[in-house]
Amino acid sequence: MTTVFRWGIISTGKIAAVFVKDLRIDPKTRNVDDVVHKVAAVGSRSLETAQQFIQSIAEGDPSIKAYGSYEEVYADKDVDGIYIGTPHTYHYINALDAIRAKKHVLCEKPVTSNAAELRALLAAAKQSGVFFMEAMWTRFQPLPQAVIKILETGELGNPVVVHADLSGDFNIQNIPKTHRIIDPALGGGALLDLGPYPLVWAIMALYENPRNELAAPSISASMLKTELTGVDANTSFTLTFPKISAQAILSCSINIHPTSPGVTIRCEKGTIRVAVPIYCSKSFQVEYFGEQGKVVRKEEKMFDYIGHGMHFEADEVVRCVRDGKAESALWGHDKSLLEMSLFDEVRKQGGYSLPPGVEKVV
Ligand SMILES: NC(=O)C1=CN([C@@H]2O[C@H](COP(=O)(O)OP(=O)(O)OC[C@H]3O[C@@H](n4cnc5c(N)ncnc54)[C@H](OP(=O)(O)O)[C@@H]3O)[C@@H](O)[C@H]2O)C=CC1
Ligand SMILES: O=C1OC[C@@H](O)[C@H](O)[C@H]1O
Repeated sequence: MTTVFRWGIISTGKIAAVFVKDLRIDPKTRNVDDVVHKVAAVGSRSLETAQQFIQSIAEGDPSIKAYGSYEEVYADKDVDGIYIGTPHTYHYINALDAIRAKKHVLCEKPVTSNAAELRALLAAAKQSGVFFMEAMWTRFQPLPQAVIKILETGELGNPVVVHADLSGDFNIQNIPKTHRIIDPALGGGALLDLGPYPLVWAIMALYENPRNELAAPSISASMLKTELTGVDANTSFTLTFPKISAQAILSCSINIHPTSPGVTIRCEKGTIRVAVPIYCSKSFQVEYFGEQGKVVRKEEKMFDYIGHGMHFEADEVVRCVRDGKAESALWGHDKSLLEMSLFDEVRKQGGYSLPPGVEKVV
């Protein structure tokens, strides 16, 4: 049976456009027959912007309602679930409003500004009886699933060290100080914007390892802040998982181009290298060791699919809602909570406080 899910889109920025384009791909062309996504409404702070967005991103589809406020989308009875693509520091209030209107929610990463905001949202979602998920799209793509499968076979032995980095040159010297990537009021900086991706690889390779029994790692972090606005331009953090004797060495930067491989998973009997961009990589290599760590076999795996890759997380939302689940088994509330708790600790160790009033729950 096919489930039709009616999405309300909150905001009209860059990533909302990518998400809407992926939703509009005919599911049959990607061999999906149990889920149909319908973009039912788009809400912006300006009606004209919402209308322009529908015109340019959705070919002016007359069935999509344009609203000049987010509240009207939450109130629309023809909307089943809300996608939130606003800047980080608005996620909490936007998600709370959607949840209180009893809508299911898929909220962009990082899911909130801190762990306290997320705890409040999870309590509200439970009270409203709605599904809630952070839009950690990487977790649902075919390549990471294949990497996890290889790790699970045990052929490479235990993972010992994970290196992961996500960097991007945002030309920070020449962009307005109000750009979300460097504005502290919008949660600017490398950690909150890019940090979720090296972290998701550490979570997949180490935290999810059955021997780890979902034990939270300890953390040691360092942040280098830009004089421009005081946000972190470069952040590194090491996670230690004592139960499995493994570490993840993670980093992110907003003032340098990425380098490949973006992720290296070093195991006792081999190494996995994941090509950039690590949030939607299309290829990885596996090296198998013989005696003395000598490489005896190499494999390269390539992936391709229609669209940008955000439809995988959207499918997950619909299937979970259809099956009456409050959270996803792949990227559940525990993982978002771990992420936000670790980021709180990184910011504490790195001396990065958001401006007063930005964090709505502390
Ligand atoms: N999953 C992924 O691959 C990606 C995720 N992201 C995440 O998505 C979120 C948005 O990023 P991105 O799309 O690049 O951001 P943009 O700046 O392009 O868009 C943000 C949108 O949010 C709305 N908005 C509401 N309040 C504000 C405000 N005070 N200042 C600016 N915009 C506001 C605006 O829409 P309107 O005017 O219509 O109300 C705006 O267009 C971030 O949290 C980011 O981490 C970003 C890029 C990639
Ligand atoms: O999620 C993201 O992935 C790609 C980056 O360029 C972007 O800034 C970030 O928000």
